[in-house]
Amino acid sequence: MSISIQHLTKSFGSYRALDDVSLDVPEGSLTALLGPSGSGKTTLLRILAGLEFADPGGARILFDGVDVAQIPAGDRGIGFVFQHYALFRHMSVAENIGFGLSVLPASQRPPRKEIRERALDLLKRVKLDGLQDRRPSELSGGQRQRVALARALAVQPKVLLLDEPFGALDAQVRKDLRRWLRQFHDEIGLTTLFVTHDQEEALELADQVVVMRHARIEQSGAPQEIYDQPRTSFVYEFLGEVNKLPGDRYIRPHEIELKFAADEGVDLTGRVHRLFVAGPIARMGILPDSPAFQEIEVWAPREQVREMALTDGDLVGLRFPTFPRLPLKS
Ligand SMILES: Nc1ncnc2c1ncn2[C@@H]1O[C@H](COP(=O)(O)OP(=O)(O)OP(=O)(O)O)[C@@H](O)[C@H]1O
Repeated sequence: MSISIQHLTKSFGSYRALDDVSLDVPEGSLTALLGPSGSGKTTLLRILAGLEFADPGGARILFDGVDVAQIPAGDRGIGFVFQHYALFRHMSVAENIGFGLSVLPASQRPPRKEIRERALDLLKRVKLDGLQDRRPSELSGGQRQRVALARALAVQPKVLLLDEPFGALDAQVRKDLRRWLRQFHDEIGLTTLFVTHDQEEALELADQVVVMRHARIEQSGAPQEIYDQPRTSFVYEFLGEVNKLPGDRYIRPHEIELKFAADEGVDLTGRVHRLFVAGPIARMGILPDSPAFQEIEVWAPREQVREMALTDGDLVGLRFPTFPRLPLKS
């Protein structure tokens, strides 16, 4: 199902949590709402789900072209997964997954046996076969989130909304689940929106990244487009480490060429400090000789750093690429 949000504003008292937000979510896409705490991501998700309502006025929310303003949450065809698993503790995994089906009105409710079969099938899909009779307390955090996802899918939603689904998990589990979710999404092709404040997660997972700030959409587009052509300094800084040079010029640590101080084409010299080489990329700060510059973060291939035999305190040269997209709006 495609989603079109038009001129959506939401206030809590005098506070504006969303300010004239418009966004198109193509059918079958995986869209990330990315932004700092308080930027309005969850509010947007809750309004789509029908758990919250936009301010009266010109706002429109269209699901496949149909205005859903008057459609209650339960009838919107939405599956929702929250950061905290919110599984029912006293129910088995299979009962949790089948819950949405078991509370349907009698006329729509499948027989018990079928509910269990559907739950088992979904468990397979989320790669948790065999765990149907466990309680949530007997699962890891990552497994619980996959159960929560299976539960959201049980009612065959047309849209999946995920609110920081991996937020409470540790870094490695998060990474694994992220890849799993991408693959899972490619298999089932369900229109999905997920909220995150982790730029790496958004860039790696999504087809479309929507950067939010102060109740508005700052920029949206494909991950590479957002990363390579940020329209504002906020987007630039939010999407990854960046150096701010004199004249409001921005440059990412990996875009700077590291050279010997006496090499040709050096724009700036400085001393290495905080050299860190545990990983494929060597990271370091350069303390520039020119007082016009602040410390500059530089990332270079580890091999190069080894060949140059660099250590803290060494004098090096930096070469900046040309700056095609600057200065930016703030
Ligand atoms: N029910 C509410 N009543 C009053 N203010 C609210 C309510 N819900 C959200 N807000 C405010 O609206 C703003 C946006 O909140 P929202 O939860 O959408 O942000 P977010 O981007 O999802 O942040 P986070 O990443 O911290 O979850 C916040 O300042 C929040 O305090």
